[in-house]
Amino acid sequence: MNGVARQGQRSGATGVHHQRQYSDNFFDGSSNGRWLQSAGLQHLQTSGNSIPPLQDYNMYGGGGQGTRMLRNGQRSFNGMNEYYMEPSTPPGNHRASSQKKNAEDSPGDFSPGLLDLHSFDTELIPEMPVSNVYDGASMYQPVQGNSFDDSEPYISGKQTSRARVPENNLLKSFSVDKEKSNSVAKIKVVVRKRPLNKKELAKSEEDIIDTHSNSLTVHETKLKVSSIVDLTQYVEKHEFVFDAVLNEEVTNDEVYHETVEPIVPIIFQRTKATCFAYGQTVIYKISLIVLFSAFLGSGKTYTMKPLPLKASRDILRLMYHTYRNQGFQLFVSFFEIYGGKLFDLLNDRKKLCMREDGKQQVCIVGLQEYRVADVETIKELIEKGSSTRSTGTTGANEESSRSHAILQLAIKRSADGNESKPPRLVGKLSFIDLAGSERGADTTDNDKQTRIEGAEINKSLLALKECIRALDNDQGHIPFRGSKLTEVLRDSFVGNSRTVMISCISPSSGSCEHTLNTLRYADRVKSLSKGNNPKKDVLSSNFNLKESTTIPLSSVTTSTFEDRTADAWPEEDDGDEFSPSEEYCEQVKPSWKKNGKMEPFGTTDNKFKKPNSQIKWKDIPKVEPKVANSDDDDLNALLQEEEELVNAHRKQVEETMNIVKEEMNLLVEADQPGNQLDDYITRLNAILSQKASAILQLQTRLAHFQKRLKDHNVLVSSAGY
Ligand SMILES: Nc1ncnc2c1ncn2[C@@H]1O[C@H](COP(=O)(O)OP(=O)(O)OP(=O)(O)O)[C@@H](O)[C@H]1O
Repeated sequence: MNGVARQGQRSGATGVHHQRQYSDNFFDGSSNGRWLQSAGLQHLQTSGNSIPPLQDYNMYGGGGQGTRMLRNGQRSFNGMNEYYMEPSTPPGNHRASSQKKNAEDSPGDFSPGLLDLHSFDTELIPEMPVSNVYDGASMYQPVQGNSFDDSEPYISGKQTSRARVPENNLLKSFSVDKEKSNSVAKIKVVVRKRPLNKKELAKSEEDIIDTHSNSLTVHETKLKVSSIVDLTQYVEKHEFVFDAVLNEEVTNDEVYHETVEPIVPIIFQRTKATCFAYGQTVIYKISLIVLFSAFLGSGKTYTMKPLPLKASRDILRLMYHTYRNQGFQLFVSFFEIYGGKLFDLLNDRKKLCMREDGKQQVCIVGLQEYRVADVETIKELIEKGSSTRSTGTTGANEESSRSHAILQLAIKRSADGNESKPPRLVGKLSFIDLAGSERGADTTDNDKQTRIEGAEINKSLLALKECIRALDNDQGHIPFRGSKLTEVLRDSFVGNSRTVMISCISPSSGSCEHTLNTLRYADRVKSLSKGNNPKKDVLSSNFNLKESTTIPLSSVTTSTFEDRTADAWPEEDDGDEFSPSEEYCEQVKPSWKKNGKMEPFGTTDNKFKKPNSQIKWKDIPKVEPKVANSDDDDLNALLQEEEELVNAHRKQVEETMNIVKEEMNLLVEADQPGNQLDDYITRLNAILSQKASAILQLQTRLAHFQKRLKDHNVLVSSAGY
């Protein structure tokens, strides 16, 4: 499936790239473009809840903004005439019960409020006949009217003969071997290369990426300046190895099969999984007259868009087949993080706030969560959220690539299978369409707002990387506070979790720098994780990362669902399930931690120890002044000053040595997973200021001494003034 179908050759000796054409380029057209299809939502009948009030959290109650949608023409279940799609109401919504009865009478009356990620919901949902479950066949048609015609992919009419993923692949494999699903790697890094599109081909841009099964090579063309008039082109090769590399022929079905499908079954076994796409975004530049796209997107949205639907389809299949009558319920929420703030994409982009309760559970106050029973409804919700995302701020399409969009599919179940009790979170699958990576790099833009956004994106991408690395290293401390994004995803980083990162790259020579940045980010996430070779960027193609990541990890729960249901539901879902042994923690501790806590960076008063420098007075070349026309007092004063200067110099050397030690400690810490970027920056700033101030002091003293020598007509043989 990873064979590259292309014509033409690359000359290895000279490094000259020949123009290549895709002779068999294929894409399945499923879900062309963004998550931005017309919303066109049909309204569904809502049902309310009967939930005990919880006044403390009823901050946003009574807003009357709740989305109530009524969709006609659906089947009847248990006396209900329609399917319903309802926001999970907050505890504290007193009107919930009456709303349930009078749902049709007061369509706009639903109050958003607190959504605890382990929220309560007492709705009963009818058993869904299997025949009604969406079959996935009609959803992924190409969308007409893509905003950017020029970015259409180059598509040949020919389809590959590669086998499609069988419709019931997941169900079959899951029924046959549940344990297999527990061998899903804790972190999986997959790269997807998109095809060159028409615009890139028209500009004669080349495909500079060769893919293999789990590795790829980027051929970067560089210029060597041989002489003033002679610029020689050469090609630098960058090789990377990941868990899987998906080339331009790979369909969205296959992407799903490789990434999310394996983790769907374990969501039912109390796993929190996160899937995110990372890569270059489209960048717009303004020329004198037109706004044009200088770089095209790498395919994040194209890749991410179909995944939640495909996952929902499989989740519902499991709910209605394997776990039939076991009381599982599926909930959807969709929100975005823009400029460090949260907005509900399923509730008119209402601003949300995040809270941590006493048990350190993250609550997104006001977020609406919809209980869903069919894929069609989920599709509508996604479309609604996507259109809200893209038009929510300035209406510019571009805005969407500056925000992180998070779509969550939560599986809940009532305690003891009794649906009259509030359901508790069992597992969760979060899909994140990350802001474009080079939005973060664009911090040199003139626009202050863009720079602020860029800094925020940088912060969240760094924090995300650190959390994933800490996660894979079984690090006790997960630095989720590093950014809003990671804070929100906190419960996805504790306990039994899985992460799939899909790095999307453009094949085009014009995007080479961005592509390398994306791959280095992915490589950093992957290569520093547990059990992997810490070598980065250029890896031996013999080194197969896949082997190291498909081994079941000790943290993977081995008990089956039946095992779990035999237990009473514990009060807490998170954190307590995975606790590495003390012995293990000791082993993975960096050595400086084992030997005790690193000393805090102190003040200059107490941090410098007694001089133990090997530098002796006689080692320092002593300046022999040639004195002329000066009396003894002047001479003594000068000698005194000289001594003071040399002493100050010695002290400064000693301080420098201590500072260097501090710096080395800081660097060691910075390389550890879980380091706090803020702390690193603060301490580095303090160190640099201290060095700068010490140098300045010495320079001032030296200048003063030089002036004194000059004033006294003292000639110093080695002085260069
Ligand atoms: N694997 C692929 N096969 C075919 N076409 C693709 C593929 N990946 C992306 N495309 C096309 O490339 C264009 C850019 O993709 P997409 O919008 O997903 O990029 P993006 O990274 O999400 O950009 P942005 O951050 O600006 O939203 C779209 O027209 C999309 O249809």
